[in-house]
Amino acid sequence: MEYLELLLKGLIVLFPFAFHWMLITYKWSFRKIEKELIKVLVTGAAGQIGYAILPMIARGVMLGPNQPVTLHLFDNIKQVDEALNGIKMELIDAAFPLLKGVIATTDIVEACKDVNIAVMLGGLLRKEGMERMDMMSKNMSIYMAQALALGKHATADCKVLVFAKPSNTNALILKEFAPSIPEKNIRCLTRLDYNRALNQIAKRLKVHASDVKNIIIWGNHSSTHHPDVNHATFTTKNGERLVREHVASDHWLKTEFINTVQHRGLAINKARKASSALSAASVACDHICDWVFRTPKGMWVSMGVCSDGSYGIKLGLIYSFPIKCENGKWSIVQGLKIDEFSRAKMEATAKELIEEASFAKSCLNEQ
Ligand SMILES: NC(=O)c1ccc[n+]([C@@H]2O[C@H](COP(=O)([O-])OP(=O)(O)OC[C@H]3O[C@@H](n4cnc5c(N)ncnc54)[C@H](O)[C@@H]3O)[C@@H](O)[C@H]2O)c1
Ligand SMILES: O=C(O)C[C@H](O)C(=O)O
Repeated sequence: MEYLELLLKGLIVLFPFAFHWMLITYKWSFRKIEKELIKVLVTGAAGQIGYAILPMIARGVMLGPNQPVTLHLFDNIKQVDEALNGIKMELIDAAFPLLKGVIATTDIVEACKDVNIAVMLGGLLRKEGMERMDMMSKNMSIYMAQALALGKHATADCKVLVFAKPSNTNALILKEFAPSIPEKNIRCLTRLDYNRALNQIAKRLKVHASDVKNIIIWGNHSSTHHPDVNHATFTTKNGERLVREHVASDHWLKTEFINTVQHRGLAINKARKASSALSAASVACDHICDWVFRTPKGMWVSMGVCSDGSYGIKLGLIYSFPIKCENGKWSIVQGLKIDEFSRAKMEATAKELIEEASFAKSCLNEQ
């Protein structure tokens, strides 16, 4: 009887503490599933890649199926104002569970406010008869202005992915004019070239692209980039095999393969009368997903990043390298053997980037 009384008294004293503890654990368990909102800016959002990528981001393809997002849509041309609003209405109508808000604006400051990720599609496409240098100089002033706004208004660790061509050099300008954003966070997209190369090899070996890995895209996202298969492997029933040995044609690898990958964008443009959008949007999600989470074990991908001098590439150039990622951090894969053929191609594409950079500098000095 005495024991029972003691137990009862004990329970009465302990109950408020136990109840409080239960409340705290309950709240914590909710915090764990409710991830912090990520704000994603898409510039040039009224364009064709914008239209393809926005629903992918809202559906969790880029940042995972549990990640709530707010989308910031930016485009700068007056007549697109209405189009932007139309896209906003569509995004709302689709009722994506992860989409917590949409801002559609032609004001770059509002667009950049507190964004965590910036996907830079906005820019002028080269029209028929337009000089490449003309297109480059116009895009350079666009990137300078947007870099200033991003540097001032985005979050300090904002991750930036530049699409718009010339993408490596636009990223370089962004790096120069947004010094508050860590240079490690400024990238350009060469994943499309990488995935195209995987597919050409897969077709030749009669396997699926997902069985092939570790191709390298070196350099510029232009027709000078170099798809290198010297370290690439593919999966067979009997384990991993070297692509180069099984293709068994150096001639094909040095001619048709490289040429097809380098000019795939042009071929799509001819066929569609518009540049690639569906594939570009999809691989941009692959790029950011790998960057934020990780590249699978034993595998690398290609990304245009700021050169740290690896493989003899000029320091500071935005150049495509083999990259591994883990938990938001990335590194250039080191120590890969480079043959004479690849070395010459790597230098040629670096030379083009150096020329673009000095052209950019001269354009900016004139302003
Ligand atoms: N790196 C790659 O792998 C890759 C692949 C495909 C396309 N691209 C490039 O991506 C870019 C976008 O392609 P797209 O097919 O969506 O082009 P698009 O012409 O359909 O869209 C571009 C959008 O940018 C907008 N824009 C123009 N000037 C702007 C500015 N100052 N600020 C903000 N927005 C501006 C336009 O109004 C338009 O809506 C192009 O430069 C294209 O060449 C790159
Ligand atoms: O926009 C383009 O000119 C083509 C694009 O860069 C591509 O590689 O598909």
